[in-house]
Amino acid sequence: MRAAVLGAGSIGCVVGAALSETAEVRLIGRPRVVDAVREHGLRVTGYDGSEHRVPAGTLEATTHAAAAEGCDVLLVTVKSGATQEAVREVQPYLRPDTVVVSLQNGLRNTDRIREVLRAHAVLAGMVSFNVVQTDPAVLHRATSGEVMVADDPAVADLADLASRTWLPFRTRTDMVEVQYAKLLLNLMNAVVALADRPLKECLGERDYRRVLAACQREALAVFAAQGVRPARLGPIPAAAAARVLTLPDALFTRLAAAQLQVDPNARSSMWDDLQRGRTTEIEELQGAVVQLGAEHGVATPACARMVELVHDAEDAGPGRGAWSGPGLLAEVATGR
Ligand SMILES: NC(=O)C1=CN([C@@H]2O[C@H](COP(=O)(O)OP(=O)(O)OC[C@H]3O[C@@H](n4cnc5c(N)ncnc54)[C@H](OP(=O)(O)O)[C@@H]3O)[C@@H](O)[C@H]2O)C=CC1
Ligand SMILES: CC(C)(CO)C(=O)C(=O)O
Repeated sequence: MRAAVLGAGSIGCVVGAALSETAEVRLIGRPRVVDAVREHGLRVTGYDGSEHRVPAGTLEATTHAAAAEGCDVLLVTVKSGATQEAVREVQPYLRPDTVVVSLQNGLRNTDRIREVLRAHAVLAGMVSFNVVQTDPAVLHRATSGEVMVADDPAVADLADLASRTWLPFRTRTDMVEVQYAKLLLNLMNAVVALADRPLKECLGERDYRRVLAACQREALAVFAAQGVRPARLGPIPAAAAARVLTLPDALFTRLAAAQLQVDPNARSSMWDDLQRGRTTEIEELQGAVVQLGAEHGVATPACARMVELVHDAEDAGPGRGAWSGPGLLAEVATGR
């Protein structure tokens, strides 16, 4: 199998590195990463002490969209805002039967891809672990988690090849519900980004968790109005998570350990974006909750305030201030 990875960044490099064990992989990305991969190969470390190396030359890394030519599968791993431009660039090189899989966060990327690649099979995937790019070609999986893809004959070969690597893909028949459940988790991205602190520290402070819980409660109300029941991704059901988040620190930490392993390096992809002065995916996360809330007549003040604060942080650029837990909680005004 020949797989092209569109967006050689944190997720693209980790998934590409694993898949290169059983498939021919072509990474399409920017010069900063492409040059480093060509020179050094890839190194992927893990929260569990694991280390996987891909020697230079094992996989092709290029800035050229033409590398998508003849690929069986295209994995889309650019940030949401870059999706349509990126797929337009590779479109002329795709075979009609190339299957496209989005491994991005948010609810709207498969539709965005379909708008451009009308004739292709476009399927949803989901990555539930956090990746920190410690160097352009050195990636660290900083939390536990897995890759999920739609249970579809079009990606059966891909899932089979991935299952023989150190990063198996789990197939799911309920990818829509999985994406909604992931959105609930991703509401933490903005908290980490605004706090400018590691995920573990934010999860360890009840006020940051209360901010997340307020956003999750709104999202759950919106999803219910829409008739979607988020999938269960771990031992704690999605609907119970918001309650668990507001427990005292010691109790929460004990329960959370069963759900997720988080090392001190873990942050969020939105934190990466703010650090690098890039536009974030906030409109895909709290922004999507606000938009759906407006459609269904469900109030979403906490999510709306988080959207404003993240946009303020984007405008302020690197060097902006960091939000404390009590400060952020006062902003979203949950009072709980
Ligand atoms: N990072 C994480 O831990 C996780 C991320 N995700 C999701 O995965 C998706 C990817 O995130 P992540 O890996 O962090 O993103 P990154 O920004 O690390 O990687 C994307 C890369 O693609 C590049 N790129 C953008 N447009 C093009 C293009 N047209 N051609 C070639 N390269 C391009 C970007 O360059 P440039 O920025 O210079 O444009 C960037 O280097 C997002 O939706 C994110 O939410 C999901 C789970 C965890
Ligand atoms: C941290 C994680 C895994 C969940 O919020 C994520 O999806 C991200 O960083 O974008």
